[in-house]
Amino acid sequence: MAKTSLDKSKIKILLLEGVHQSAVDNFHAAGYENIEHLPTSLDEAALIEKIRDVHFIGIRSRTQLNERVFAAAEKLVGVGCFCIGTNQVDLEAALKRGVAVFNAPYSNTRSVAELVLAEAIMLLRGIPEKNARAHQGGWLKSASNSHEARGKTLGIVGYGSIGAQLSVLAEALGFNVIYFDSITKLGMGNASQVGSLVELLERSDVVSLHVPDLPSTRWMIGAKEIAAMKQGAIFINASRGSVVEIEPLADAIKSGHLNGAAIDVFPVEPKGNNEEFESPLRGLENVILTPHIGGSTLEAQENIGIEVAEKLITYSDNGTTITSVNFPEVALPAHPDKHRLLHIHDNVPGVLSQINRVLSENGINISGQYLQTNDKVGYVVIDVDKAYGPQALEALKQVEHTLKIRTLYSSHNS
Ligand SMILES: NC(=O)C1=CN([C@@H]2O[C@H](COP(=O)(O)OP(=O)(O)OC[C@H]3O[C@@H](n4cnc5c(N)ncnc54)[C@H](O)[C@@H]3O)[C@@H](O)[C@H]2O)C=CC1
Ligand SMILES: O=C(O)CCC(=O)C(=O)O
Repeated sequence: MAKTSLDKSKIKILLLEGVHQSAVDNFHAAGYENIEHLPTSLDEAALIEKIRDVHFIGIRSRTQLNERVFAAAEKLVGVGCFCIGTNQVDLEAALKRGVAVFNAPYSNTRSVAELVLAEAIMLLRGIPEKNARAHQGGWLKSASNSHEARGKTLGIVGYGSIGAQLSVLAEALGFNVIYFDSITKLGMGNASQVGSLVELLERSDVVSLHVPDLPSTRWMIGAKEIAAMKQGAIFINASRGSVVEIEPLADAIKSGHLNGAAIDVFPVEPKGNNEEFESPLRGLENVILTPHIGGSTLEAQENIGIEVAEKLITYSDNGTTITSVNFPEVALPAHPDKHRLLHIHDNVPGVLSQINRVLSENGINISGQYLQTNDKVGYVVIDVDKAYGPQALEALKQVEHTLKIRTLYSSHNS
């Protein structure tokens, strides 16, 4: 029987936050059976307890993978964020332990763009308020504060995958689109880039945020920025709750400076569907509040499940790290007749020569070697004809600056 790196039945996979069944199906199809699939996130204490014997973990935006969690995750090899954002993961803490992190950068972008466009139209027509009144037996038939989207200016902050997709959909509907981004980008269609956030805020009838959570975007919209917006404008945030100060936003809605808002992400979000949602925006008229579901469509979740599971499976089976958000990216060929060593180390001079010395001292002939580094970490993959014996593996572990090693044995050689 061929010897494998680590029997797949021993590789434990923990999937949290109701990651789509398509991920589980993909893992099963690839021979991974030891999967725990939970519908919610776990608090830190429960996560620390559970993660100790986990090799791969899959999360969405809620689960916090911080330094303390990584410190307990002694067997962890890879993290899959079944979403776009990776701000819930301490990427440095993962990197310094040789844990590769992956996400799904595109699979839910269309879902977010569609929701935002729908909200922009609803808010321009004052529908949330009219709908609420009708449910209470009222009848708010009026054209006041009710506008067509055609000819209005949509200002997009962050012109990446979502912002650019929103731009195309919005323009098809008759919006004039302007955008602000920290880097210069070619606009889609007739959309044009503006030079400053303030200019965008001053010119837009609808402002929509699509930036990641970064130090530069933290609380980027506060009282001053809201005051710069047009009287009667609409404000939409489906990016991250850390980007907008909620109190001044609530004040601007109450005072009538803004005509409406749609908010999908909040500075503090409930841990699960059973926890009460608290926000100063609750109860305000013409405000759409959604529970961080911008990317939550069945189509997006199914695609994300497939995409991220495939990345984790490929990394587990073959060592490929293409599209990892924290690791040096290496695309590796199959290794049917070779044994493969994955060596992850601090990116300091001399490690590769130490590894090669160990191999030569143990009579191991290299048939293929792949190396990629980033500013912190080096990732070297070495294929050989002969299985690495325990002595060679121990010597490789002892190489100074080693963070993690894995061996993937050929399925054709013993
Ligand atoms: N509500 C939801 O369910 C979802 C929310 N998101 C959030 O949306 C964010 C954006 O997603 P994508 O468009 O895919 O990201 P992306 O990375 O493709 O685009 C982000 C854009 O923001 C720009 N940017 C970064 N810092 C900036 C700054 N300080 N000022 C102006 N522009 C800046 C970047 O240059 C880039 O063009 C994600 O990071 C995530 O946090 C994503 C998916 C679903
Ligand atoms: O689906 C989720 O849990 C989070 C979606 C999101 O915010 C993201 O993809 O960044």
